Amino acid sequence: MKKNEITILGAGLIGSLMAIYLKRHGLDVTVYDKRPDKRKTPYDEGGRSINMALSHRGWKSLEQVGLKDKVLPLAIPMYGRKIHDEHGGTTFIPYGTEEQAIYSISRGKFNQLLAEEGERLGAHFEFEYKCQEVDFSDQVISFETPAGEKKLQAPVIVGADGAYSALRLSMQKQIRFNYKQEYISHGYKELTIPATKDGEFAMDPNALHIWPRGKFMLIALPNPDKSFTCTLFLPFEGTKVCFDKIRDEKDLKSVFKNYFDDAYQLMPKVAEEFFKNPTSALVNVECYPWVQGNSLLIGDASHAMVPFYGQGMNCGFEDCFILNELIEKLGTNSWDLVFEKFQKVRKRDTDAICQLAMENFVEMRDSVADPKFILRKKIEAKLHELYPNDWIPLYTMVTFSDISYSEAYAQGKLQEEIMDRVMRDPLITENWNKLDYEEIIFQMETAKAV
Ligand SMILES: NC(=O)C1=CN([C@@H]2O[C@H](COP(=O)(O)OP(=O)(O)OC[C@H]3O[C@@H](n4cnc5c(N)ncnc54)[C@H](OP(=O)(O)O)[C@@H]3O)[C@@H](O)[C@H]2O)C=CC1
Ligand SMILES: Nc1ccccc1C(=O)C[C@H](N)C(=O)O
Repeated sequence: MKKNEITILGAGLIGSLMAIYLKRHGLDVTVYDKRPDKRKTPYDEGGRSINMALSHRGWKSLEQVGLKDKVLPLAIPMYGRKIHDEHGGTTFIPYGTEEQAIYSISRGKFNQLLAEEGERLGAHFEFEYKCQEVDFSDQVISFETPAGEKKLQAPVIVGADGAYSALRLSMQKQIRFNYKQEYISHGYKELTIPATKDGEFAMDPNALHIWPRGKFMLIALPNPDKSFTCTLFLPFEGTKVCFDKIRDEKDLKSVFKNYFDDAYQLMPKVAEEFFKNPTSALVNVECYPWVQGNSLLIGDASHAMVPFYGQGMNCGFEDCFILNELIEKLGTNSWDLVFEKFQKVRKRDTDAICQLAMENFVEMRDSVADPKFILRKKIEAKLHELYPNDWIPLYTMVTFSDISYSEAYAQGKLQEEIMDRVMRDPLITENWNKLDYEEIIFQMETAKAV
């Protein structure tokens, strides 16, 4: 078996970027995907897209493979959250410093760009190859193809075949494989705010728009064609406002007029889209080990997270970055060693970001509407400005740095406790400018030392 022959399952964002990295090592790379080749058989994403937010970890990997400049024109910077209240008022909450932004990008063209770059470097892409299972005793993959079942021996397999990974399913049948899957109570629906009649953005394009309504929310992210992709997150059932209770246009109008009226005015096709597009579920998947012989899971296949931190893709790109580092260090002769090291260093970080993604849902749909939350963000920004190395807000650590997710999580929890104490002062709204910031940093240092 030739160890320089790598088989990647899944030509999504992560599989395609991994193909680019591996080609840069001169390896023989073939990527198999169950979808048809979009260039030959155009298809839409079926009304289930959520725009992604490209941030530091994603850019870092793209820059390393020389793609940053090609991706930039597809991406729109969002410098903060624009919060829409129930009366049509808005508040802007910056994500970080004035220049720091996350970048809205939609999956289709971006994915195509990565796959084409992989091809240009010499990776082979085979479409309409659906992996059915992998037999680890002789590393044989069974595919379903339009021409019938095909079997292929693959010395090294990287499974980037997404949240419902077939490679992972085959691993689940092995002994001592841990697996945890959780569907949250909410689902989502894709909707659109089109460009205005004059061909302009209907709202500020440089913000991520949120209509936080406690148990549910609507969000909107800008696109280069001056539309916004909106995502409505509602419980499936059991609450006053839920998908189950929106049965016809009258129900829909009542929900939108009551809770999202300013957005509703900008959505001429909301009813058509709502009843045409599917209601999709949101799942968190954690598993271990990610390695079976010479096969490895990466991206959503190993850690599918809910979308609320906008880190799924960034985390998957960072998987590729770290795997590449290990290949550079350990070479391409012992894949089992590279894979083993990878899962050991990476697992705690992906667990941390899966957890943070869950927690960010509450922040987005509820906390952002609270003036105390906005004040808290201001105080943390001030602390960061005064003591840039001693206090880094959690959002900044996750989004604008490469501090490991697990370290960010631990540090974030310490900071949260201290901020809870600061915010307990009943006069904080009046007094926040006079806070003893040095004392807060001292408390932080003490907490860290314990
Ligand atoms: N915004 C969005 O709507 C979406 C965003 N993402 C983002 O991308 C990030 C990482 O994605 P990634 O890990 O690349 O996963 P993806 O789901 O993006 O990509 C996996 C690819 O593998 C294909 N695939 C699935 N099963 C098989 C199989 N049995 N055999 C061959 N191919 C298969 C999928 O097709 P198919 O898609 O048809 O199953 C898809 O093309 C996510 O964390 C998320 O942030 C991912 C999905 C949707
Ligand atoms: N892309 C997304 C898709 C769905 C839900 C959230 C996002 C975000 O990016 C949220 C952003 N990081 C925030 O915290 O405001």
